[in-house]
Amino acid sequence: MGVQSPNLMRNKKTCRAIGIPTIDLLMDRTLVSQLIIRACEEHGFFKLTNHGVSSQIISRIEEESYDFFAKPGFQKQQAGPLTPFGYGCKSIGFHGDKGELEYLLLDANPASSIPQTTKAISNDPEKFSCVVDDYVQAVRDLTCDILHLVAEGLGLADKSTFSRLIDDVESDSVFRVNHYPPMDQNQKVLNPISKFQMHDTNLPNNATPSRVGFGEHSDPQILTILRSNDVGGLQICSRDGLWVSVPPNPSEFCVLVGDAFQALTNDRFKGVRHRVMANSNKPRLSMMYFGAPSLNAMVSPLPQMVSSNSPTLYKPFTWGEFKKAAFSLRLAGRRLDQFKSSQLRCLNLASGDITNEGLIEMVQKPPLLDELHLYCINISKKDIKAIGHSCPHLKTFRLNYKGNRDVYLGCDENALATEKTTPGLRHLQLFGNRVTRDGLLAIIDNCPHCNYMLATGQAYMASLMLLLEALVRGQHDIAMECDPAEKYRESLQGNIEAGIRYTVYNCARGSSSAEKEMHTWKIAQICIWP
Ligand SMILES: C=C1C[C@]23C[C@@]1(O)CC[C@H]2[C@@]12CC[C@H](O)[C@@](C)(C(=O)O1)[C@H]2[C@@H]3C(=O)O
Ligand SMILES: O=C(O)CCC(=O)C(=O)O
Ligand SMILES: [Fe+2]
Repeated sequence: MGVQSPNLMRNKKTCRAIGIPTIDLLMDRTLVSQLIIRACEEHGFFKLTNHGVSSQIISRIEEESYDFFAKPGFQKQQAGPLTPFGYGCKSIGFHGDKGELEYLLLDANPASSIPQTTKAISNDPEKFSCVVDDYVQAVRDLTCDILHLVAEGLGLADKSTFSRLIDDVESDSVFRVNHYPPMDQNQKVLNPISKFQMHDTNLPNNATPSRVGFGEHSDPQILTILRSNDVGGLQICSRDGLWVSVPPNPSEFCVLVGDAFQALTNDRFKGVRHRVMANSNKPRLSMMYFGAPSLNAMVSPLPQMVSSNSPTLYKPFTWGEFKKAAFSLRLAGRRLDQFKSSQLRCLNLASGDITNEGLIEMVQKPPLLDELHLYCINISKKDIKAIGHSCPHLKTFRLNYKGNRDVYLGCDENALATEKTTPGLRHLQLFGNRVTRDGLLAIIDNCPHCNYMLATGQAYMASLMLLLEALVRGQHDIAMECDPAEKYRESLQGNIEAGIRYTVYNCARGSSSAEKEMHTWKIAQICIWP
């Protein structure tokens, strides 16, 4: 029975110990699932021990890979160029990224037949395909187990929510074998002011990493299962931006959260940025299974990951769309940014040439909008309803006019229109409005969280006492600012005597807060303007 055993490493730059979560799959299932969730949230990375993939399956693919990379260059080139699968050397992707490695990129779709390139990879292509298939199948099963555990940990009713995506016969998963040739001793660069420390015992004491094997990036897919020989070089970027070297261990798997998982979980998990430094005098061999959905599967946030506290961060998009955009960027590109929904939270619009249709269209775009200020824009009850529907997160709504009391602005209509469509409303400001008792009561009855209301207007004052009654019933915690009316003070005083506590602000602008406070009322604050 194991426990989570963080490999404590020291980062030289900060002398801070950093723990890499290592999870033993033989531990209690509930615990494993909780540890996986925590690791995906905090690091986007963890190591797996007792993963259950047969060591025979692993050593067979490892042997085949060593055999291939030991071939002379011209023979290996016959398995290239990448179309999109095959052999690649030093060039990564199609946009000029370079690395000190050579690699094989293969289709990991369960339905794929022996590709043409396999014939150039091995003298026994059937055997090679079998060995690859066995390995891919084993790591795909492992990936599905992990994804089941994640669904359990997140409390999803359907435990195959994630695993089904990569188990799909049309899954776009990829298998890759990277070979980093050893570094010639003469190539070692001695750089005493390097920011990073390699956790590579094969390095001479005074050598610092200098040769980039695989540049910084995050993997675009859902989950990556990485296994390497005993040569280090992999580094992950911690949440505070420091590179952490991952000690190599051939009996373990490294699990990396990819961009697609970040989007599916609405950023609850973060794709881990990583890179490989190739400074060892021994060759590093690593094998990665990149679990991806089918090209037409949606990878935008699952509805279960979205709530009023965590509004959706991404527009709807398919894996195919994301892959296309991702592959059009260079390695280090911030790929998910293109799919982010607008982060705009507050919109301030004053009178202008905007039509009501234009206004509604505008407020529909930023899904996180929680504050809307409209000044001197005539809108109808219908428009307010449309705003409510378009802005589900609206918390503050200011609908202000110049205070011209001669203009009748259908204020009750407006107030009533907040009914049901803006249940999350907390602050409502209605300047220059003529809201009546009915209008105000509609708001407080239908917007249970509305605890701040700012209004001016005579009719509004007339309804003050009714409003107070509602407050007294304990429904709301409301702050109000309104025209002064001495006569209402008496009524308020009556309420104090009836045991209600309140604060009356004599809101002469500029007066000190000590002067403002006269009484304390448990439920409401009432601001009376001079
Ligand atoms: C520069 C690139 C190489 C890459 C495609 C990309 O445009 C950006 C992501 C890279 C990556 C990283 C994870 C996998 O190794 C990979 C096969 C993938 O799916 O995305 C590579 C791509 C590649 O080497 O072609
Ligand atoms: O080779 C490694 O260890 C990691 C390579 C990698 O990050 C990748 O191929 O995406
Ligand atoms: Fe990667």
